[in-house]
Formats: sequence, structure tokens, C-alpha cells
Amino acid sequence: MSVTVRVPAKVNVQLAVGGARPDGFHDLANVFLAVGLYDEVTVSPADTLRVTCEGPGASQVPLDRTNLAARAAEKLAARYGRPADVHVHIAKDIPVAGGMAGGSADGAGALLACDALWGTGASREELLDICAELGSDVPFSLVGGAALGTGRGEKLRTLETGGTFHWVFAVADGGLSTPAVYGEFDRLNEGVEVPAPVASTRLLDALAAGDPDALAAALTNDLQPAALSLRPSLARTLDAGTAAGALAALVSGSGPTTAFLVRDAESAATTAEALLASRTCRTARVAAGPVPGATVLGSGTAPH
Ligand SMILES: C[C@](O)(CO)[C@H](O)COP(=O)(O)OP(=O)(O)OC[C@H]1O[C@@H](n2ccc(N)nc2=O)[C@H](O)[C@@H]1O
Ligand SMILES: Nc1ncnc2c1ncn2[C@@H]1O[C@H](COP(=O)(O)OP(=O)(O)OP(=O)(O)O)[C@@H](O)[C@H]1O
Repeated sequence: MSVTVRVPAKVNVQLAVGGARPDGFHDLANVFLAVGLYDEVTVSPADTLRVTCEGPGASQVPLDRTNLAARAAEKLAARYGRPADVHVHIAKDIPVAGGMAGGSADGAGALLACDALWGTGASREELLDICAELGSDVPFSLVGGAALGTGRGEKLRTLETGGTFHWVFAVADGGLSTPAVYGEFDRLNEGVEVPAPVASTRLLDALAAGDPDALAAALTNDLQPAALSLRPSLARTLDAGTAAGALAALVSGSGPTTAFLVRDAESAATTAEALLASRTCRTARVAAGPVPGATVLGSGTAPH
């Protein structure tokens, strides 16, 4: 018996960052959009907790108890007083350490898959609580669609969207550490009174209208200067996407993946080709959103 869950990546269409809090986190107005690049997490009974991973970048994914999928299984098992005796297999397609919440997706996926495998019957609220303990982005990976995250990004309000938005993602060589990028944000803002983060009405209206031109004009990422400071070469990737005709270009979350909003699927294909030809990225991926969050694909009996 096994259960497979599919979980999408995210792009932050607005990432407003406040000053550092006493607990080391930053208050955010974080507008998430789930996009159609997916990891698949399969869980099956085993003697002991074990994680395997295949796909691009799999060698950079930790297979020990620090893996967010392993931690999710352990947390759910502990809550229900049962052993976390599962084999978690991750089929990875979301760029690793790319600012697209790949690890968070695996955490949310493993949680939903173990819940189904073990029949724990946990409520949505309980699952969301465990997600928030796992990481700031993990609740959104469970919920998907479009949402405004406040607090450290874990308190979610679902947002209406009036259409599908098309994107190209330029994947960089190597990752960027999320804490390092927030640390650079603090360094760049030393001595500055950072205002409290607020969601932009113009951006929420553009999402609700499904209007790519209005969304392009409203995209912002307060972590972008920090990501560019740590990885100056990303400026060339952003320029290449803009020159290729993208409506807007920005760093995805903490980077180093860069995101390009385009008008339609056709422009996405041509922009991806131009980005590849520019040799300013390792690869370019096309995806659209919003898409649903973590979804059980089905249960099977096949060994894997
Ligand atoms: C950059 C984003 O991906 C945008 O969605 C998220 O804010 C990061 O979320 P995440 O990877 O789930 O981050 P967490 O695992 O919760 O935290 C990792 C580290 O990032 C920093 N961090 C994260 C979230 C936040 N609101 N403020 C922070 O300062 C902290 O140094 C923290 O120790
Ligand atoms: N299942 C997992 N998949 C990938 N990385 C994981 C996983 N579990 C833990 N990690 C660790 O988390 C780090 C960040 O990887 P991840 O792919 O989640 O980055 P990210 O997409 O930049 O995250 P975010 O956008 O949420 O900040 C990795 O370097 C790795 O050490």
C-alpha cells in the first residue's frame, strides 16, 4: 500500500518584508501564487523512517531527519502516538534551494500522504498547525492557489484570482540560503526604519482581475536587492528575460531562481528559448498558476 501526493512550487508576486523580529524572523506581507511545477511524494509502510529522492538536484537534498518530509512524518506520528515507520520517496522537479519552496512542498506532501496512509483523520487546522511548525512557507504548499501570508508568512488568507498567469522560471546554478538572504536584507537596511509590511491593493486587484499587465506593474520583492547583492550575476538573467519581451522580471522569493511574467503560453515558450540562448541561466522552465495545493493522486500497492 502506498499513497502519492503531488505538490506545486510557488512564486511570490509580492514579498514585503518588515524589520527583524526578536525571534529572528521577519514580519511579511507575502502574496503567494502556486504554479504548475511539481514534486511528488510517495509514502509506503517500512520498518523504519527512510527518505529517498530522485530527479534534478536530488543529490543536494538531505536524506536524513533534517529533510522536511521526514520531519513532517515524525511530527504527525508523534501527535497520534504511533511510529513514523514509512519510506518517503520524493520525485523532485522543483529546483532545490531555488526560492520556489521545494522543501516546503515535500513537507506538506509527506504530511498529507502520511495522514492518508495512516488514516489519522487529522483536521485541516491540525495539518496547518504542523505545517507552520515545519516552516513559514509550508502552510501555503498545503493550501495552494493564491493567498496572502502574514506573520512570518504562515497565517494565510485565500485570494481570488480572475484568470491564469503564465510564467517562465530561469533556474540558476547552485542555490541561495534563505537565512543568508534575510541576513543580507538586514545588513542592507542597517540604520533604516523598515516600515511594517502591507499587501498592495493594486496587486490584489490585478490578481482578482486576472490582468497580467496590471500584475506585471505591481510585482515587488523586497528580498531582491539582497539576493542580487549575494548573486550579482542574476541582474544579467533579469535583463535577458526583459529583453526577450517578458512583461516583468523579478527574483523568486529568496532566489536565485528568477521569474518572468508573460502574456500567454506562446510567449512563455519563446521567452524560455531566449533565456536559454542568453546563457544567463542553467535552464528555463515554463509554468502557469494558480494551481491547487497538495493533492492526493491516489493509493497503490506497487512497491517502489
Ligand atoms: C523567502 C520565502 O520563501 C518567501 O515565501 C519565505 O519567507 C521563506 O520561508 P521558509 O523557507 O519556509 O523559511 P523558514 O524555514 O520558516 O525559515 C528559515 C529562515 O529564514 C528566515 N526567515 C524566514 C521567514 C520569515 N518570515 N522571516 C525570516 O527571517 C529566518 O532566518 C529563518 O530562520
Ligand atoms: N525535501 C527537501 N527538499 C529540498 N531541500 C530540503 C528538503 N528538506 C530539507 N531541505 C533543505 O532545505 C534547503 C532549502 O531547500 P528548498 O528547495 O526548500 O529551498 P527554497 O525553495 O529556496 O525554499 P523557500 O523558497 O521556501 O525559501 C536545502 O538546501 C536543503 O538543505
